[in-house]
Amino acid sequence: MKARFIFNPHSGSNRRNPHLRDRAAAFIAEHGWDARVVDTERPRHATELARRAVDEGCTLVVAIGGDGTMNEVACALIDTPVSFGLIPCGSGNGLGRHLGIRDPGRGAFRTLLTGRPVAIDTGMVNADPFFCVAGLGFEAVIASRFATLTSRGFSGYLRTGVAAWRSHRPEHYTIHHAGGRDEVEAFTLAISNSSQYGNNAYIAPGASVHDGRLNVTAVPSVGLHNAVPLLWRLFNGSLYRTASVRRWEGERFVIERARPGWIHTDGEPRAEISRLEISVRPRSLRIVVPAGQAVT
Ligand SMILES: Nc1ncnc2c1ncn2[C@@H]1O[C@H](COP(=O)(O)OP(=O)(O)OP(=O)(O)O)[C@@H](O)[C@H]1O
Repeated sequence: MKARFIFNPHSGSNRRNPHLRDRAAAFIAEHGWDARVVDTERPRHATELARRAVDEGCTLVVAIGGDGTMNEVACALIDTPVSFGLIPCGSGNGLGRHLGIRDPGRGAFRTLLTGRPVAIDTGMVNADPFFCVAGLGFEAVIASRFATLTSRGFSGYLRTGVAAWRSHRPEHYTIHHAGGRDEVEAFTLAISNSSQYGNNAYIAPGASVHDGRLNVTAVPSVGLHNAVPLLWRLFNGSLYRTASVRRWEGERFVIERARPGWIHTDGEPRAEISRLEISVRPRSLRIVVPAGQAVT
């Protein structure tokens, strides 16, 4: 097997405990693969490293990191025959959790040996691909603040979320979809390929990563009166039972807002824009999932 492992020393707890780099090297030696581990040195470097691996004839490129690293590596593998492997060890790990690749230890490495490739969809926001969730509003503000933290993990999301919640106000959006146009006030607006943000927070319960469709979810104003029930439903996978939460499903959307603002793709902040053209590239990424795992 000719492979490349791309390790992000900045993801999740890798900074404090970079043992997964050594574990990957030991795995390569144990199985006699023609492979090596390379570290990312800066944001977006993983895409360059993955492109190089493809050019050099690797048939498998593995991301060791969170959803941001996953996104950067996967961007280089869209519409190629190269398989994508994931050792999820970030702060949220939304795609890994959706696909049943949970354990950054033995389980995820075993999947590289015994798993099967599944072709999943790529979502596009203008020119930026995403595989898990993209979004606007509160979640994009969190992504922009979280990107500046040196200490990461779930507690980092929690602290950032509580601080941003106090000052964030719902925004007005126009959503163009196949059935027409809707105007919404949303606290946060998510465009999902997979079902969750990460940490089992299900923003689009029931979403499928290979149905050629995306889910847009608008969460209304979140205040003291409804924050707890909304959070409970988010983590319980029943958000769509909240009457005030609106959703659309389809292949194409255009989302407009009055002023440019942050967006995020897979938890990473991107350019501040006011018009988003959203589309999907069906079954464009081959990702290795556990052999017995049913993939929705
Ligand atoms: N050497 C580096 N130094 C600083 N940042 C880096 C480096 N290499 C990559 N990055 C950036 O680290 C960021 C975070 O990575 P990643 O998303 O994998 O971890 P996470 O945010 O902890 O997890 P999750 O996305 O699952 O919440 C990405 O924006 C990536 O571009």
